[in-house]
Amino acid sequence: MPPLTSIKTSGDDIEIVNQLLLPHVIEYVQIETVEEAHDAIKTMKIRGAPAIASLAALSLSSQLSRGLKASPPPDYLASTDALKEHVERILDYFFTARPTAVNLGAAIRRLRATLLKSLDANKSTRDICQNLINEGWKVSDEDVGRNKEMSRRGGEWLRQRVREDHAKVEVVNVLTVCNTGSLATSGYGTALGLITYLHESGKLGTAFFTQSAPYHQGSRLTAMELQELKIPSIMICDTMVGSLFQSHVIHGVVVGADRIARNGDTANKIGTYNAAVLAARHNIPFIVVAPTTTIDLDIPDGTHIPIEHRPAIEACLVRGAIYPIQSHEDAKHAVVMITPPGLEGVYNPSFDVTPAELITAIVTENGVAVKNPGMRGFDLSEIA
Ligand SMILES: CSC[C@H]1O[C@H](OP(=O)(O)O)[C@H](O)[C@@H]1O
Repeated sequence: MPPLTSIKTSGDDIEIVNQLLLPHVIEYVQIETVEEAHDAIKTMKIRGAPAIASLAALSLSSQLSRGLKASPPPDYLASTDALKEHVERILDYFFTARPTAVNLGAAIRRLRATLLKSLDANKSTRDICQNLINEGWKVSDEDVGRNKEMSRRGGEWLRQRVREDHAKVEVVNVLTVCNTGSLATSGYGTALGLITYLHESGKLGTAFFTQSAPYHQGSRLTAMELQELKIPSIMICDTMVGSLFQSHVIHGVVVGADRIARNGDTANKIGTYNAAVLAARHNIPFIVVAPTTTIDLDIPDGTHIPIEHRPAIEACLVRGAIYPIQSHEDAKHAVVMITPPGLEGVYNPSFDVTPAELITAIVTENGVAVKNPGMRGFDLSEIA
């Protein structure tokens, strides 16, 4: 079976696989409106920094494309002022879906720039819509090629680094956190793309991955993708990273990112910082793999990255993140005593920030950045 895709399109129709149900149920749901797209992002039916940016962009393109074919035409086509107000309201609305991943914000800024540029050029409302439709499609279409390029660059860098550190090693063992494959992007993936590249090159030993509780991106999504790709893999619980490093030869830790600050501090799935501290303790290279749209040059360091805190209940359920809990019967699936509908006393940040000093290399489609000797931070200007 080919790798699952996060988003499927046919003309103006958009479907996403409901990732809350994977791997037990593969169910594609129609995304008919921007409201449904926003809900899918916020409730994590779709997740992954690049994938949520693609869905937001495609959803706007789909709505505007349908509007151009509608009869009578929608009110927002009556004037450029009406169209500007309509599009900017949608872009502002998408911005509220999830705060940490900057790719969504980058896509929104890109579409807003397309709108303003078209307005400045005195384009007709129909031409402005067509420009936005085209740009929205490009946001999604660019992702796969970009992922393959960064995966190749990162894979070759890691192979060279391993040759330097371990003279006779032919294949490398890596650990990854969360899910960064086709389900988190428009295809191929970022950190999981690098792992796929190594496997396709015959240079991968074993890919270890963490369960990534509480949403379980690892045990539910990465496990599924690695099995579909026939990549040798071993799952570990989040608490086992230190034991793994003590008992196995791991040549690199390879993770994705949701936002990278100007100095290289990186926000990624909760548990990434733990793995970085342990990798430093064991002298294991720690590599971040992400598209340039993940780099936020507007913030100097990781203290400025907003960290999303998810609903407490999501950290309390044995099964995926399906809720709300509406009865005591439902509550039997919870790992703690729940008094529906609410819950106090749970700390559930969805991301953490790994300081640049713990990161060995940052890989984008433009290249690989390493820190200058003696520097705690990165100069990302060459790869941003
Ligand atoms: C391609 S990187 C995706 C990035 O997004 C994930 O977070 P979430 O599943 O909550 O959207 C995780 O941080 C991954 O590294």
